[in-house]
Amino acid sequence: MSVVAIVGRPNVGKSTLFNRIIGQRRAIVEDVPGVTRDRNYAEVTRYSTPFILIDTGGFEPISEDRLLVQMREQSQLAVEEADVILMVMDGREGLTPSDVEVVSGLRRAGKPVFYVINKVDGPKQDAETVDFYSLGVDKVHAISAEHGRGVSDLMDEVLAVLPHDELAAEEEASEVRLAVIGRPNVGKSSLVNRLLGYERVVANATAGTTRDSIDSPLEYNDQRYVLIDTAGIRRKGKVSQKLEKFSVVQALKGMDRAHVVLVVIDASEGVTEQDLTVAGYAYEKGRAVILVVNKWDLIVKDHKTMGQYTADLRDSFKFLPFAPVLFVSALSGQRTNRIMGMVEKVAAEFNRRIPTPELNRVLKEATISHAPPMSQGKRVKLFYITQTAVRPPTFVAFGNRTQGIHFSYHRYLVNQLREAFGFEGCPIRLFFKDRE
Ligand SMILES: Nc1nc2c(ncn2[C@@H]2O[C@H](COP(=O)(O)OP(=O)(O)OP(=O)(O)O)[C@@H](O)[C@H]2O)c(=O)[nH]1
Ligand SMILES: Nc1nc2c(ncn2[C@@H]2O[C@H](COP(=O)(O)OP(=O)(O)OP(=O)(O)O)[C@@H](O)[C@H]2O)c(=O)[nH]1
Repeated sequence: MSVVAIVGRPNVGKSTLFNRIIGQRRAIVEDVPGVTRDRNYAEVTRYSTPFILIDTGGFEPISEDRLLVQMREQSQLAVEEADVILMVMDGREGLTPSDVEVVSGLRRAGKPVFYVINKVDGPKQDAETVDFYSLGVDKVHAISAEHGRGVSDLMDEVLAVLPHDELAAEEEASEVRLAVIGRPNVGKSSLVNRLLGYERVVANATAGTTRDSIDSPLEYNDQRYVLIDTAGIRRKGKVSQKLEKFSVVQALKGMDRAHVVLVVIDASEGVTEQDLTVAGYAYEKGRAVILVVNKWDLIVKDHKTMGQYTADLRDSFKFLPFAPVLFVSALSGQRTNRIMGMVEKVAAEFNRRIPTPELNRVLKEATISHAPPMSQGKRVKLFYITQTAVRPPTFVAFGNRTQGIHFSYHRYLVNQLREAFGFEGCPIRLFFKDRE
């Protein structure tokens, strides 16, 4: 995410502009690299491009020459950390020597700088900005942070120069990676062939040999997917103990590159220790998971079988209560056409961002209906919550004495988030942080 920094002398209206840009509500960003605690920062999500806004203000009242030193440091930091700089000056006071000094420093930065003249509250004050052209800059922006005048025009121009996050854009445009994992012989290759719609030619391996996982591109509803098939253990003949182990390593490697993981289980064999191991790994890695029970055709069933099987599965995979379950037969093709639809849905959830106000509403309701625990005689307080990441959805709740929150309350809050927002197939990460 790009960073926009507000710099300028004390009292020019930096905080006012900061609040004006972020709107009423204020999302605290956690652990922004290089952003120190003493500066105010917020994630701004209400414009077309989200960005991080830093208010570099808050100097102690000090002598003029100390101030100049601080301002140099401040703008230096802004230059290093920010992608775009808003240099705020005071239209009422006019241009000051320290403004001139800072501007000359910023000019050498080679980053977009907007020269903002604040406190130009009405057309009458517009004349005051003329003075600032002596800085030799191409353009100055006259605004009133307090009244909002000129701010949206300024923001339009700021957004236009914000470098769009190349990595994020690429990731966004690029494919969803789907790993198909499971023990040897559960039917991974057969499933992959079903999903691809054709028989992929598998290199003819001899007993005991392995190959790397195979990536196959696939398109579904205009979205590109890559199927990572971790099959690769010879399937003819006996599968030795050693090969079983190796298949775990293969599965782990495949999952490392995946967004969504299909954990394939052989219906006729049930859940094994190894299935739990690989699924547990997928969970720890924060991957989205779908449980696929294959070879469903081999099961003699009545109307209760699927329900019973699901219950047993839930019991085994206690840590994956959010994972959808599909019963399929790669052999006959029964219900295999539902797999990609489910993958699409889960991948969307995996990438979903919840606006902070909605999260705060859920947190508020949750803490009202079930208060946080006491910690050393005092009630733990939770004030606000924000989503800090996707893939997997990750949240940080800010409060007091949060170290007093234990597993059960943590789980309660995760469940409340899940109830409110779904996140089917996705693990939810929730962290607590004490507000300073
Ligand atoms: N008339 C007018 N006053 C403003 C405007 N913006 C801010 N102010 C006032 O200017 C004073 C300083 O505003 P702040 O936003 O606290 O200034 P700051 O640059 O963040 O100050 P520091 O935190 O000391 O760096 C406050 O009294 C504001 O009400 C504006 O657009 N017009
Ligand atoms: N009855 C039945 N047999 C299946 C089904 N899916 C796969 N099989 C059979 O199970 C065997 C193993 O299938 P594969 O697709 O090769 O399994 P795999 O998981 O890729 O195996 P490895 O490559 O050893 O990891 C083959 O004989 C398949 O024909 C199914 O849905 N029903």
